[in-house]
Amino acid sequence: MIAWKRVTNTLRIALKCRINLMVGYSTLKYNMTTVSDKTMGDSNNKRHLHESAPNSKPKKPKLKKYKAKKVDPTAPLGVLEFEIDELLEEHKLNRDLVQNNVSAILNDAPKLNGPMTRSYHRVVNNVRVLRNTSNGEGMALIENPVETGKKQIALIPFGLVGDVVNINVYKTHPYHVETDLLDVLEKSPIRKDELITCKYFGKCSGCQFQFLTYEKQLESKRNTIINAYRYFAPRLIAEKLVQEVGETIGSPLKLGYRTKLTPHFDVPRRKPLISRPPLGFGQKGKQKWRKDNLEIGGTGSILDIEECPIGTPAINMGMSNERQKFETNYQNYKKGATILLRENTTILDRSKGTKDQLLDDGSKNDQNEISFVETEDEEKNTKLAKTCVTNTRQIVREYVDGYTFKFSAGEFFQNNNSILPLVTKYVRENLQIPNSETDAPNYLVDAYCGSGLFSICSSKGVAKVTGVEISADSVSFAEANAKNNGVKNCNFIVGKAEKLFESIDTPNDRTSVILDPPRKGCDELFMKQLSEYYPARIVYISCNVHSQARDVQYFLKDTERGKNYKVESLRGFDFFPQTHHVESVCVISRV
Ligand SMILES: C[S@@+](CC[C@H](N)C(=O)[O-])C[C@H]1O[C@@H](n2cnc3c(N)ncnc32)[C@H](O)[C@@H]1O
Repeated sequence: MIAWKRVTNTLRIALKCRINLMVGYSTLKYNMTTVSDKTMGDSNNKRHLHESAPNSKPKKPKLKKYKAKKVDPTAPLGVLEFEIDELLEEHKLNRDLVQNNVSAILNDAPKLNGPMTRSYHRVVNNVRVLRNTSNGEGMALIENPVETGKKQIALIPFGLVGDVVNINVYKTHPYHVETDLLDVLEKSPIRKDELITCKYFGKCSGCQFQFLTYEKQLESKRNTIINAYRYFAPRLIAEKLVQEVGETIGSPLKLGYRTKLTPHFDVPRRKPLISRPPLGFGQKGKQKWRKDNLEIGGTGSILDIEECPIGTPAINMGMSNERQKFETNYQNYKKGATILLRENTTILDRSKGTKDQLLDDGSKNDQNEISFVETEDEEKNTKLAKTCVTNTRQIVREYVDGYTFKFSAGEFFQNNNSILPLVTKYVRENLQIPNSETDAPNYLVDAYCGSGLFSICSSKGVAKVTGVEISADSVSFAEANAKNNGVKNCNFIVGKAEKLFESIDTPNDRTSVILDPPRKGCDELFMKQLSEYYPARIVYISCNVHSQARDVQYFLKDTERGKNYKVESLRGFDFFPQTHHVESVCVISRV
């Protein structure tokens, strides 16, 4: 027994020496394949020596392979590929010249702090930001640290085109590296740090644009739309079928507009909670550039957030109440969770006390009273009370264009009430079929109708509206909303959008269609059937302009009747000020 122990100890020492030697060798040589093969081989052999029978041959070590995840090209990582290619073209480089040896890092030993990892993951100073991605991150070219003559593409959160910065590279992908912004040495002419209103900005993953003037924010969103059509609808651009992208329409409220927030917290597995975990939003890397907020919100992956300036006052009240509650009940949680904060609006009778009119449940303060904020709708001379709902099943109310909408707090509804009257008016006007014969009725189809927002707001002046929606719950609300608002010409179908074409009976020449799909966009089957139906006009609203551009190109170029249509107008609406997100509205009409 003692003898065997001695043998294993000798082997262990010998092995340790060899690993050290290999590490030294790899640091000096910088030959990534060789280095990773050998270092990995040794660490694996160590395992074999213990596990294998004395006479069996050591197995050939298995190298870890980088497995690229399949991404939807219209999702942020897919869009990044286009942005990388464009940057390379501008700088006369090709993909080979910016490729990182990811497998060398994967097979580095020791895993987290091996020589290869240390070479790649380092601080780089004096980096000029060359452009911004549609996600708002800066893009720069830096030297490859292990292969002379090669470069790397660095993504720099909170870096602005024209900034000169210091960064820390902490994650490597085949064609880009992720970094943290450490210092801004030279400011971009568009950087206006004095505009930052939030103490968490620069750490929180929610906002990217607080240091831009609002004009610049809108301009940046217009560029995102222009680029999205260049990337995903190149044939439309080449044939000049998309002529111009209009100015982005701003949000009346630039802060305090978000009617829904979802702070969350994590609970470590199998460890009792000894203190309250941070409750808030995800931290974007580990920034150091804002020296005044380094400690604020903590350093974990979730920031502890007390207040969010883009949330409405009622939502922030709810956040404060729920945080207080969490202070005393966090130990009841075995797993992490998300807290829903959704604004609820009550129209008040001025002759009665506000508290007596709050019919629905809402987030309560430490006196066990529902917190509320009173506001005035000056246009309609109405007094409103805003409360915050936390139960996903509770019914909440919003007022848009003089209509009341009820829906389950956990279901989809647009998150910026202040911009909705502008959007619904724009949609309504663009659905109008021109040159209508005086008495001929017009019709409307609302695909992906949710709880009936666009159907109801566009129902005046048309004979019939047909809405289709996959969520049966939302359809029940759409029906109830139409009824409660005295709208009699709407009917709603539960099912996938294409189900519409089974039952549609309105004359296509007199029918306009609203499309407002989820981020992934419409599918080809739906687009084909839409083209066969051949409506007079289409207004396509989207929170992902990249999938919208793809769908619009498919519709115009690849469906049978697509050639009979043109893009009449295209522009963004700023549903989400201070963030990189943009809502895009594309109006398609017959040629
Ligand atoms: C972006 S929301 C728009 C809702 C509505 N237009 C509004 O503004 O409130 C997209 C809606 O499409 C619905 N949806 C998702 N996939 C669908 C499908 N294949 N067919 C029909 N509706 C779908 C979702 O349930 C969601 O309500």
